[in-house]
Amino acid sequence: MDIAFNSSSLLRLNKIPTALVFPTHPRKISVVQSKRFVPMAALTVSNAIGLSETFSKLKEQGKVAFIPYITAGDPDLSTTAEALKVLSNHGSDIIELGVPYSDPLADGPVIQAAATRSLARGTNFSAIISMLKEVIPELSCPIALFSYYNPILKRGVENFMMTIRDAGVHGLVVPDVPLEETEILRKEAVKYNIELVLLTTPTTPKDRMKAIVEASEGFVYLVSSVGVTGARTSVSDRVQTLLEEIKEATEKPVAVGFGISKPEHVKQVANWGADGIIVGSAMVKLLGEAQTPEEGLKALESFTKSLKSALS
Ligand SMILES: O=P(O)(O)OC[C@@H](O)[C@@H](O)c1c[nH]c2ccccc12
Repeated sequence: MDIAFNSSSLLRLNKIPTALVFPTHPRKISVVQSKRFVPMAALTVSNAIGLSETFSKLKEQGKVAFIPYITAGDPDLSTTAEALKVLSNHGSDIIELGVPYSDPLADGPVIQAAATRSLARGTNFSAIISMLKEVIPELSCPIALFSYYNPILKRGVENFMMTIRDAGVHGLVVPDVPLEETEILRKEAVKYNIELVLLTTPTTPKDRMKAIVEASEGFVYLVSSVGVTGARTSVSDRVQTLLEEIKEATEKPVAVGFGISKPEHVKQVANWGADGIIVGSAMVKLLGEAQTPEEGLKALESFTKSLKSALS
């Protein structure tokens, strides 16, 4: 049995030698060294820091976070594992990994099609978790899992949080839960050291936006435009005003997503003062449209490099 903790939860438990808490290399660790532990097979440790810590570090360096999104299991889970490594190795600061769902109401055609392909291949939550347990020790950036609420409810909120925490996941984005109903999610997320990211949109009234940013953990997700996910020709310049309004209300980092698909967009949104840039559909399309997984991974690598260099 594999058990995974991120470093901070290990610290909280305070039962593991420091050398194991701050590993220099990704690895599986046998727990038999620790007398206080009943010997278990292996402990998977994430080398990455959490979402808010990632933003603080970048802020000190005057940098904007690059946050790609991909759908798990498209074209298959072993390609997803490789894609996570490619994204991590080429400068991603956080990776948003989507759990495919049959009724993805906030997604446009590209991500919907990816979810459909993934589910048709038989991707399920347990397989995603097993894949993550293998790959997270090899990543240098944190994973924020993206899931609609239904798959979480199906598992039970607490069980879901415990499972993703054990796999080394640091954050969670749930797009379809209104603020009033996030209470249970937030409570369990805190318990398991998962940063629950909340979203605000151009149509969110100001008071509500304030309540959302207050409750959001890790960062605030500013949805750049109304509608569904998907590449757009330009990013609405309303984003600049929205960023200003959010920044008046909070010190928390703000990342912008929806429709960002080109180096010019990335530059533009960074110049407007965003702390992070999220790119989904454009990434998903490269993996989904490639003739082979290898080609998809190559395309993902060069696209990541081009977006990343727009931020430097
Ligand atoms: O695909 P886009 O337009 O680049 O948007 C980001 C995005 O994919 C990711 O954050 C996301 C995927 N599905 C969502 C549903 C709602 C909000 C956000 C998302």
